[in-house]
Amino acid sequence: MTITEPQSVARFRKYLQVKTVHPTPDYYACKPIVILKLEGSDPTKKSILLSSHTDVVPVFEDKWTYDPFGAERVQQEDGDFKIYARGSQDMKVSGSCHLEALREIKNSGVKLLRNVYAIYSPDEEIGGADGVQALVQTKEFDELNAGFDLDEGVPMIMDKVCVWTAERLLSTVKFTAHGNTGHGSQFIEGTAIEKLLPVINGVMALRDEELAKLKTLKQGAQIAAGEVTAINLTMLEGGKQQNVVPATYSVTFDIRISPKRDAAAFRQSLIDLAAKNGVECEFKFSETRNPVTNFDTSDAFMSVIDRAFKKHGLEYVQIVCPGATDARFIRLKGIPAVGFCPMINHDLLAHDHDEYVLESQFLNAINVYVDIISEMANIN
Ligand SMILES: CSCC[C@H](NC=O)C(=O)O
Ligand SMILES: [Zn+2]
Ligand SMILES: [Zn+2]
Repeated sequence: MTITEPQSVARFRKYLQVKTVHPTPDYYACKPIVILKLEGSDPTKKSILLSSHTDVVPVFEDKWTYDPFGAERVQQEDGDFKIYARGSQDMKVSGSCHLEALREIKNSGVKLLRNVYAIYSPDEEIGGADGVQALVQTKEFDELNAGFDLDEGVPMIMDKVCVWTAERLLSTVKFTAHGNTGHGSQFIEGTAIEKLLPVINGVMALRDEELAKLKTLKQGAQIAAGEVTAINLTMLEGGKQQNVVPATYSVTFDIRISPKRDAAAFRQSLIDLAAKNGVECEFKFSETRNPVTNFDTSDAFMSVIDRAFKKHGLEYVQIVCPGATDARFIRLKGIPAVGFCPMINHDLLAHDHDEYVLESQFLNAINVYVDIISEMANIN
């Protein structure tokens, strides 16, 4: 086990110390968007993208054992080190692996065939409108002539890498009801909350159905989650004072529509439910297309991943990502995108307190990326 800190780890820690944390991320310290290029000998061939986001979610500082932006390197009993920081898993570890792998390849003096680009972008955690969604609409992005994208993944608790080839469609919905108001001591009829309750119950019934479906799937929730549509009531708003019947009441649901479902039809059923109860219905994200990348090992790019994982003793399973990542914007451009993090048997602490990465796993992941990038960029 290395005691002296490897330079790659020192650079990783420096990146973790940049406070790219919402709601006021310091993007200027790490630049709003960065695209690094490793030039290939035949730039006319389609390029390889290594995509990562630089922003991180907020912390509950008092719940952390170490400073979430200190990136402390803490030695464990077995000699390995934990690097503690917000974003260490989600997803500065991947961005750092991309960077270190490119550095290694460059320093080896080997010239690859295809161009490889590492893209560092902002705002993934808040929907990506000013990040990758905007980036893919530029001519600069088209000029990258991308043929394949390696995108976001998370360390796995189990002994298999999850390869995300699709994701659920983000479909936040807000229902708002208006009704009669008056003194809290009276039986006011036609109130906002009376209109809203059947809508809430209807959506919660859908939730029960999906949860029941999930429980019948055998693979376990971590793998199977993306097969069903997740629904959670996340905000309930209304009321100004205890003795005034509220004129307006609203409820927000975080909904993730599985690619196994027709998103447009699902949204229509919510619109109908709202209309039936005289309630307004507003979707926060308008996208209804949800492309899936086919992971087929007869495809040259996919087979590289398959071989590299085998070489490094990593079993993998192809699944639907339960959350939303920037890979969706790349897929919408018709570019195949797969998300993974080649780290297994590791705690999963994305968005959690005391997020950390094991140094040995970080160093190993760099080697996996060196192999994948070198082989992919040499496909003729
Ligand atoms: C409002 S966009 C949210 C994107 C986020 N992505 C990762 O956690 C997610 O909740 O899936
Ligand atoms: Zn992320
Ligand atoms: Zn995240």
